[in-house]
Amino acid sequence: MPTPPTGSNRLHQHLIEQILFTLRRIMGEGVYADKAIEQAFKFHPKWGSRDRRLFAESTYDIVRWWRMLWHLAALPEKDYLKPTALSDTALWRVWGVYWLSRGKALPDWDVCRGIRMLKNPQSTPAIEASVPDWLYERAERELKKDWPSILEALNKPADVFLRVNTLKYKLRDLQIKLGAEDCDTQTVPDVPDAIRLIERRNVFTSPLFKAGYFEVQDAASQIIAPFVQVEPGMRVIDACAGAGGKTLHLGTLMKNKGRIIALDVHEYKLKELRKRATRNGVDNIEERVIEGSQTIKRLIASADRVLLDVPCSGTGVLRRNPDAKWKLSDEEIERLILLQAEILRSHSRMVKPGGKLVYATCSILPSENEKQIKSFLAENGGEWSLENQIHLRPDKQGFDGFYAARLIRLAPKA
Ligand SMILES: C[S@@+](CC[C@H](N)C(=O)[O-])C[C@H]1O[C@@H](n2cnc3c(N)ncnc32)[C@H](O)[C@@H]1O
Repeated sequence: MPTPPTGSNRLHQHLIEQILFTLRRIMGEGVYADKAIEQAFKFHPKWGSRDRRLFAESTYDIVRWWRMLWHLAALPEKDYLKPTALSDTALWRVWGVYWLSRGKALPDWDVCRGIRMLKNPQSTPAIEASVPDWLYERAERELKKDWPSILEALNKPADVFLRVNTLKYKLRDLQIKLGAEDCDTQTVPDVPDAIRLIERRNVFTSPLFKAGYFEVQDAASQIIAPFVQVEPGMRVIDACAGAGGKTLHLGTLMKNKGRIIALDVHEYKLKELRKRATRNGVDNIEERVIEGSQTIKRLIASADRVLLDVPCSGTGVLRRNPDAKWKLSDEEIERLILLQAEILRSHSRMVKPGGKLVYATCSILPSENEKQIKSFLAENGGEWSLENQIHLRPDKQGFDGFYAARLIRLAPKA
């Protein structure tokens, strides 16, 4: 069930109308939830912190619990993902039952008249956990007895973690400076550069962020770069670098010594990486757009370490991106599995003999994780050996769900 609200006694109809408008953009037009919320904030610069918090919390919570709320509002089950079913009346009913489910009384506005929650709702486990049937069935098939507790954890809002940029600052000093900005934090056992915010807040406006002293990065994601075992002076390829969350961390661990080649098929992501690298003071990264197989061929057997942070279902980060479960499909996961296998086959060739490859996903599904590595080793067993693999689970560590495997490319026998 949705989490209790933080401080909200007087409701303004205008604010709730903006929540409904944003829900229609997310659930009906496919806009990413974080983007839609950011755009609403830009459009309403006068909202105070209480309104912003109520707006963001309610929007995320309603998206997370969408299917269950739709059901409790007694709307037709088959329509819960149909954009054309998002009438004003349906949206008010969804919001109304959300509000009631939090133990709140509905305001006496005309639009709320007659809204009530279904009594004794006939339901299914997928409806109760607010996930699509296909995802429930797939995850149950793949994860078996582990699925219920993973699912429960995936339905809770995620904590905010920062990674201190150790090139510029010390973790303890950052905690003190943030504390002076009224932002209390705690350290995270076994994740040395991470701190957790005690209360969620927007840290992107902090001068400390603008000065490059920290990045916002989940603790599970912070475990991946150290797992690559880089050292200063190495030649490293981050082959699915995106906007560089892990590239920046690799550069920091390498103390700016050696070289990182950051590859991606999307130039706009690498441009964002460049901006972030400048802010972070990481200056050993070279970005290259993958324009075809030639880009990879030129780098064959050239790297001490290759990181493949492959495109995946993102089922490990549903706490953070609850809208993803409504946009994903079984077919899309099958397409991603083929792409991951292809990336493994092709991009692994960039590792030198004796070098190491890390394959990582933010998925909880074995078909994207250990099964991919198993088939890769079955095809290339003589050339590679599995050194270690880790599963990070939202229900175990309390971080996002991540998987990583580290393989060694064996030197050819003389
Ligand atoms: C999980 S995201 C990477 C996230 C990034 N490493 C980070 O830490 O912020 C996967 C990335 O793979 C990229 N990608 C998709 N197809 C690819 C391919 N064939 N080769 C390399 N990268 C690819 C996507 O554009 C996306 O940026």
